[in-house]
Amino acid sequence: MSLHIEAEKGAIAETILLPGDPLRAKWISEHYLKDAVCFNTVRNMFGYTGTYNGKRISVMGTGMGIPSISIYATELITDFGVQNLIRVGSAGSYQEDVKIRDTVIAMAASSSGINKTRFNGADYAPTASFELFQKAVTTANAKHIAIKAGNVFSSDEFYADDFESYKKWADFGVLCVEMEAAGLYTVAAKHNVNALAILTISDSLVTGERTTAKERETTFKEMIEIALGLA
Ligand SMILES: O=P(O)(O)O[C@H]1O[C@H](CO)[C@@H](O)[C@H]1O
Ligand SMILES: O=c1cc[nH]c(=O)[nH]1
Repeated sequence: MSLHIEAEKGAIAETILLPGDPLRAKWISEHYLKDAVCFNTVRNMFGYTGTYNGKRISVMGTGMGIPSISIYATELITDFGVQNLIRVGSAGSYQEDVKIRDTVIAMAASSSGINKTRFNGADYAPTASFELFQKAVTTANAKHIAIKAGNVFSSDEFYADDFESYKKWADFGVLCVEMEAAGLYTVAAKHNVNALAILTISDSLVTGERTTAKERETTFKEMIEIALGLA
């Protein structure tokens, strides 16, 4: 048991899927896991452990933003021995050729806030686990799922004061925006474990298209199937 996770020792698998939305965690558990058992309800941040294709795997919500995912990732690693942390999240596209429902794997994650403080104003470059990245690409290819991979922006705000500010990131090749990957990659690096963020495009800042809240909670099948293949 840790401060924010009530699970018993051993109740969480070495590999965990981490959606921001705890209801997406519940949905993934109900639709993909066999013999799933709920290990956390603290703050309604639902977490489950079951099996997928005979392999033990967990799934749990992280909440929104770097501070929230950093709390859960730290406790999962230090109190429960989790080794592979795989974010499965939604993201907003910054590029014309990154379209709604596309799957994006974050090779690196830029950020605006917490790492500047952590590294005394210098720029740390949070990067994906090469091992998980390579495995995810292999899994996607085997399942004939098209992916895009590159730099993403882990923003500290969902509603930017200046909407046009995204264009600067877009000009430098950043594929999309979400709010957690940079925090997850940094915490994983500190504790020498593996992390990867697989994202589905739910909105486009370029075209203004968006998916519904229900779709964000319950779909994104391709991203989830790649992530489950990493167990
Ligand atoms: O769909 P999730 O995983 O929550 O991810 C994205 O959605 C939230 C904003 O709506 C932020 O957490 C962002 O990173
Ligand atoms: O536009 C978006 C969509 C999902 N998540 C974000 O952080 N931004």
